[in-house]
Amino acid sequence: MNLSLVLKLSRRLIIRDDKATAAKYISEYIISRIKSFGPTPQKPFVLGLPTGSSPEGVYKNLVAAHKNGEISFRNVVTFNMDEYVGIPREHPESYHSFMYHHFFSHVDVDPANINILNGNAEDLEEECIAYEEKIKRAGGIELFLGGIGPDGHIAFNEPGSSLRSRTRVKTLAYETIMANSRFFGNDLSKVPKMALTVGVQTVLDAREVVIIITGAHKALALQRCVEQGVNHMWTLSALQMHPYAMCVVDEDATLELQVKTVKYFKSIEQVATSQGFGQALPSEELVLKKRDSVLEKLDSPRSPTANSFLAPARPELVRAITPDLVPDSMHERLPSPAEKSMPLDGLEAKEVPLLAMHERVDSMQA
Ligand SMILES: O=P(O)(O)OC[C@H]1O[C@](O)(CO)[C@@H](O)[C@@H]1O
Repeated sequence: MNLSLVLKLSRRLIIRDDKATAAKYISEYIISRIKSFGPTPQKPFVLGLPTGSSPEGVYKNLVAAHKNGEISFRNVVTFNMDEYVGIPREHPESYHSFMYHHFFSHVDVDPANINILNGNAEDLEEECIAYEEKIKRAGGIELFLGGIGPDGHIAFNEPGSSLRSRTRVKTLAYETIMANSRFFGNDLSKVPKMALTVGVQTVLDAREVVIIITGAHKALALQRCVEQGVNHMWTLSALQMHPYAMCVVDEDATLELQVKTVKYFKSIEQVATSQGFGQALPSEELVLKKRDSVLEKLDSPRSPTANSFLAPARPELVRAITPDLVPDSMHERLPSPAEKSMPLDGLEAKEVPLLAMHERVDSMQA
């Protein structure tokens, strides 16, 4: 049995002491994923990326690892989650500026491989359609790293967004505008009210999704998304439907979770580690290869299961065809008064004498 696959499916919440250790976990994870993928110019690693204060530590660590010669981004293609509409690309708070400042300017990523939505495109809808198409042509996103807002939104998919949504223009919720005002001198009037964002379905389409959630102000969102059902008012909750989704959080973000939830996720991580299993995702090629070999075995004439889906194992057990029902009227099915008085060959219902409990026991023993 491929245990790493089984563990990956269940181990979805990684809890670390603080923001720094959560960021360390994620950056090490991304590095190991890129390395084991072994990207080439023909088959690059496609990485989805977020902005915001939560992933800053991750970028810092990735840059440091690159500078130490530990990792190259030469054959990595990136797609950012979102971008504001209406502020110049050079604005210090645009997501373009953020990404170059924190990451792209410090690593060897090929500028031609960087994709960020253009919030100043003449035709914003066309820009969004083209973005989805570019993702598809790049072979789909292998790993989407994301952050969330305090209202549980993923990318800029605000509460009420369709869980099937794709890249589009989005009006930002008041809560998000408030949260982001800290980057605009706390002046609400300066915060963009619209953005371009990948959709929830765009994120769900990625082969793997990793979300960083830190701070007590995100605790309610985490609780809603982990302990409650899938709900468009907390769009992160859609990840419950993703086979390879993982949230890496700090202790503060777990404040609203039940103690047993926290213990459960901590214990399965401990057990997995003690058994020598990490988070390693099996490569897609390996999974396809295994599936092919299973199909080959099933189709082999020597296989005891060959054609078992087509032919019944025991032909004598083939179910008889249900005879046609003869339509009649309901009252005809009821027994006639004459039939009712017919003897039931000893099966007539007998009057059960009413006895107290002890009497019944006594009569059974007698
Ligand atoms: O990490 P922070 O600063 O809380 O910001 C997270 C924000 O960034 C985003 O990822 C937007 O890109 C949103 O999901 C969220 O609003």
